[in-house]
Amino acid sequence: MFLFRYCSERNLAVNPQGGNTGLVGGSVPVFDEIILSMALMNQIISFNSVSGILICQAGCILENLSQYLESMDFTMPLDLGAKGSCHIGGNVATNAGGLRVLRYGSLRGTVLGLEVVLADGSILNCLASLQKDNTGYDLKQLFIGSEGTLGVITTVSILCPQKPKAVNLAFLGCPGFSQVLETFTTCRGMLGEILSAYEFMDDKSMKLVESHLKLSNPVTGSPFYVLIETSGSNSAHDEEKLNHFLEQAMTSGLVMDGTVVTEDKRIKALWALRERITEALTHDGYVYKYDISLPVKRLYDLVTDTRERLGRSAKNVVGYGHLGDGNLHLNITAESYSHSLLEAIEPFVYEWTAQYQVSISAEHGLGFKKKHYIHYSKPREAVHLMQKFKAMLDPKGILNPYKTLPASSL
Ligand SMILES: O=C(O)CC[C@@H](O)C(=O)O
Ligand SMILES: [Zn+2]
Repeated sequence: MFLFRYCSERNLAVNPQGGNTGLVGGSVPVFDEIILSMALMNQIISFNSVSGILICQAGCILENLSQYLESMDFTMPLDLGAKGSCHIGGNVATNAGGLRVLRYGSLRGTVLGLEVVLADGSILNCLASLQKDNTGYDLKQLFIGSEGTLGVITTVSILCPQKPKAVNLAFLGCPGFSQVLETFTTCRGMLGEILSAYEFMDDKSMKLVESHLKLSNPVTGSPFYVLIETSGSNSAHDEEKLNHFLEQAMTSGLVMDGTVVTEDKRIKALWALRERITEALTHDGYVYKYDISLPVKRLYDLVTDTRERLGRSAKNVVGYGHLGDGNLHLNITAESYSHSLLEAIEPFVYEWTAQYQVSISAEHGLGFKKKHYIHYSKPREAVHLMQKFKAMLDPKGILNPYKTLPASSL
């Protein structure tokens, strides 16, 4: 690509930018980087309705891709709150997780191929449309989740599932976190192959959505809420299974109250209660954000311990997330940024998590904000090898500098 040859020759740094919806500062320049907007690379190149393989440019907006596929009875294997503005290229560059990982797995499995522009301007064509390919190293994996630090993704080939014919969404209130966990094991057992999402929210996060966004919670009065989605091919069969599960969950006291919806419009409205928590938080003040992978049994302990530690110095300490994937979103709000509050939170949160073998960035990446904490999740040798890859692929350090990795001591 001409631009990269030009920048490489002149030592100009480049900050690739998709929808700019990231939460760790990976898509924003730090000093004097040139912003490379991918927005005009927004063409769908092909879709094969037999294989379900979509090939498109990096700047396609996720929601546009979903709508395009839905008109052909297919769907994207990923969905997230920022779908209206995030780009597929950014999703792949950050290995974005979202709401469908439980059903379709991560992008590391569904992305079949990539075209990438390297720092010297050469084009690496790994744009396979094959589900099986064991010829040599799987180079595309290096770029998935590398946050634009090793190359710029320009085209994506992705395996898309058929659109489920029957979707149900249950919004339930649980009396405690242990019931949230037991409800999860029960529904995994009873719903089996039709379970497609299991999300949890605490009461405080729901209160923020109600007060700041004026959305109404149909099931008030519980300390925890769960969203359970089923996606299958036979509505009568799926409803029967869901009803059996709900009966069991209610009679055994796992669930206090709940509602089930099947119409598209009502499903979207219920999902909004979960998807728009991030937006509600931004209306609550300055937000300290943490995105942790933890053993599910300990998931909420981090929220309780942080709340107790911070006491009245924080405005709200809330926990919610992709429980089905063991992923907690811990968010702390304050009226405004306070350095002493930050010092009370960090490294406490990272040290707390280091007791378990966890990830300090489950799905948001490290970007600019979290790069110095990589050592809490990766051994020194691994970080060192990452720095070597970076030096090899981007010897001048012009690709999204100051992101993802701490400066190399090589
Ligand atoms: O704002 C957050 O902490 C989480 C954002 C996103 O990953 C979500 O699951 O809603
Ligand atoms: Zn998330």
